Amino acid sequence: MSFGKLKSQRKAKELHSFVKLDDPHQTANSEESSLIQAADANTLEVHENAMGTASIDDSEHTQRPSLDQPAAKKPRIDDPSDGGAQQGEEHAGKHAGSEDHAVAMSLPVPEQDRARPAQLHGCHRSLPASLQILETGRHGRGIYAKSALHAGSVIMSVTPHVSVLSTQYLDQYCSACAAPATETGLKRCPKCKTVYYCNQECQNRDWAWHKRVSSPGELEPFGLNSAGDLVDLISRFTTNTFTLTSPSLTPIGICIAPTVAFANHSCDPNAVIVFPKTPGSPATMEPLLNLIALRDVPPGKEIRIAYIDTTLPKQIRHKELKETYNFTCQCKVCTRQVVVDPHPAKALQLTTNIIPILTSAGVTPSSYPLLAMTHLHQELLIATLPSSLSQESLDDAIRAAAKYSAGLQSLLPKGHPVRAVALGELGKLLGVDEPAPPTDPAQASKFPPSGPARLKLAYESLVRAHEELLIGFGKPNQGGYIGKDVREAIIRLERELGIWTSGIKNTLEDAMLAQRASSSR
Ligand SMILES: C[S@@+](CC[C@H](N)C(=O)[O-])C[C@H]1O[C@@H](n2cnc3c(N)ncnc32)[C@H](O)[C@@H]1O
Repeated sequence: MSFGKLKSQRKAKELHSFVKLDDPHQTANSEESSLIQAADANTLEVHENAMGTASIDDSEHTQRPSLDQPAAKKPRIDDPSDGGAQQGEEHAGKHAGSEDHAVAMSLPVPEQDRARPAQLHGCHRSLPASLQILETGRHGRGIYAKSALHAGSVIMSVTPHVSVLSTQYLDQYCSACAAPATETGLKRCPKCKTVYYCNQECQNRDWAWHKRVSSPGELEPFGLNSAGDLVDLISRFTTNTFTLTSPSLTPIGICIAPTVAFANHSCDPNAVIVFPKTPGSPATMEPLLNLIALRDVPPGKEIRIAYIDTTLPKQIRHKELKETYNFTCQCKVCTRQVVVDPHPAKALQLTTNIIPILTSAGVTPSSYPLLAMTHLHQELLIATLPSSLSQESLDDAIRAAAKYSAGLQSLLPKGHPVRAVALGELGKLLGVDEPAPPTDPAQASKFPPSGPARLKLAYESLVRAHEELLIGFGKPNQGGYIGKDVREAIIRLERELGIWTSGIKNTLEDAMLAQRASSSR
């Protein structure tokens, strides 16, 4: 799993509601602070949070309280990932205006891909000598290797200017150094009773920030008058924010490191961001963001990280990149001509194998993780439906949709939008024309049924879905966009069912006429 940038505003909303804001009347004390402002046109100023040595003011939270009781440690393990090679489109053009980044390339470089030195407000001075920031028309500014980098080398290592834990992890990780709770636990701030620290040293370090947080009045000078304003502000930072991860890659919060935020995206990245917590590294530097080379990077090549989970299928990757970062990735992986995207095909193989194992282990369809797995399986089956649809692939997708929908029905109340949408999806799948309905009666008795029974089930599912959509998305909204879509599907099916009914009627009438004719002979 690649953990690059924060994926969505949704995550920002889950963040610990305390945001570490500095005094709006002070000038930023680092080169990179001014860059945040330049990049996002915001008045927020951020300082290095490595040390809590700032003088204590006279606010009501001024007295640093002594620490509270330990919190329990609840460790979690997630998977790491890496990426493969990517060439060409990441290279700085050889016609670029600086001798620093001259790269020998055999093909002419389009104007928009020619790299030139970027305007940086002095930030580049904090870059290691092996790197430079260049700019192209297509990707804006990006980080380029000046000298050769080797797989596994630490390209950059910086303490983020700001790091904030997600609310759910506040009692499991230190709010200063992001270290996971040890056996002895973390100690709670007795004043706010919300954040936790490893020890007094971490609390002291965080104090310069922590003493300023939490009172809505203190946010007003920043133009933040409500929690909504705050969420908007955080959301505007989304494109320049990194997911803060534990050493085992659990996403535990977000952080801002403006220089690293110059790294552009590739679905086949040559670098990755981690917070490894090197044994022996000083806690005062933590959380320490490391940009690591995943493979050898020659001089002149751009350093690219993945903003999103690159194990996802291309359609989903592109949707996320467009929605969150407003660009369409044109890396080699995305532009490669493939009959079937290898990612969903591989994932489908896994879900196909894992679901029966979970089921035979007694995991019920509505319980975690089988329900989520069934939904993923359904999505993958739909994503990999062949262009010339086969009965088997369609029926597989219907079976997965039916299982997912049934699982949700036992968990969510009638009218819940998630349950309503799932039921609508099932109905629509059942309503798809059958490519090759089974002629064998044994086959026909299996789920999903075939012919008129299938259409009837589709119709019933859609009608139920529509009822629930009206609840979940609001009656005045007519169930929203999905409600309208389902309504149209219902009307189409009513017509088709009419044909089936009249077809059966005609057949019966024909049979009766034939019987009458034979008996009158
Ligand atoms: C965090 S910034 C990266 C630095 C940015 N290029 C700059 O000039 O400040 C993310 C933005 O860079 C651009 N970007 C990043 N990767 C890209 C890519 N592969 N293709 C096109 N644009 C990209 C997008 O505009 C995206 O919203």
